Amino acid sequence: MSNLIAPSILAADFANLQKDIEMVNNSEADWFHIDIMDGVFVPNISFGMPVLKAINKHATKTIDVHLMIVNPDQYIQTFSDLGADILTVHYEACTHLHRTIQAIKAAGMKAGVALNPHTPIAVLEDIIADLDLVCIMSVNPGFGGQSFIENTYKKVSQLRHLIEFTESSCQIEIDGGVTNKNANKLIEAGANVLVAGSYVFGAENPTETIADLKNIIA
Ligand SMILES: O=C(CO)[C@@H](O)[C@H](O)COP(=O)(O)O
Ligand SMILES: [Fe+2]
Repeated sequence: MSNLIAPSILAADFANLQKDIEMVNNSEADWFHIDIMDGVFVPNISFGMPVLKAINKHATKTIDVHLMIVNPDQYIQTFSDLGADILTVHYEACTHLHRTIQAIKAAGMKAGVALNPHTPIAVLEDIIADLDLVCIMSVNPGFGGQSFIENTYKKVSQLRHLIEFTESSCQIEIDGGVTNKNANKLIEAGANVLVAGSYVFGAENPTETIADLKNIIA
């Protein structure tokens, strides 16, 4: 499984979104990471369907949508229609997670589950075989630019063991506070997709920063 970088568009310049999308298109980045926040599941509102539609018009790489919303089931078909390739829902937001995962796949997308920092890996035991991706939150969801939570490394290796034990082909994504300081250690612990928002878009040269991260995780 190759190691991937997914720049988080939450940290892009929304007044120059097309420019930032083209930057990612022309960089060594692998995916677009799109954070959808509803102001209920998390204490912040990011953006919604019209913005995703606009992103999809220009993006030439995989669109990885991270839903931080309650009742995600009601929007599954809409996100598929808007061009999401991977749809990740929060474990903490889904009462019938197995049903939600099957619905995402039935709508033609890859299915992911995100875990808040306080949610143990063990809750995934009976769903891991159905998942294409697990997103381990390394910050509390809701905002970009927060500090990385060190306990994440332990969770990554626990998840890597669970995946090996169940012979699943699930990808492990890390989301929040990723920089050149923790990227290598995360890959060594067993992660293979790193989301990076403010570290990429806050850099003087985002294209070079993406290339550096790719180099570190190669
Ligand atoms: O889902 C989230 C935050 O809730 C993330 O995807 C952030 O957008 C990552 O931003 P940085 O921590 O890399 O600035
Ligand atoms: Fe995210």
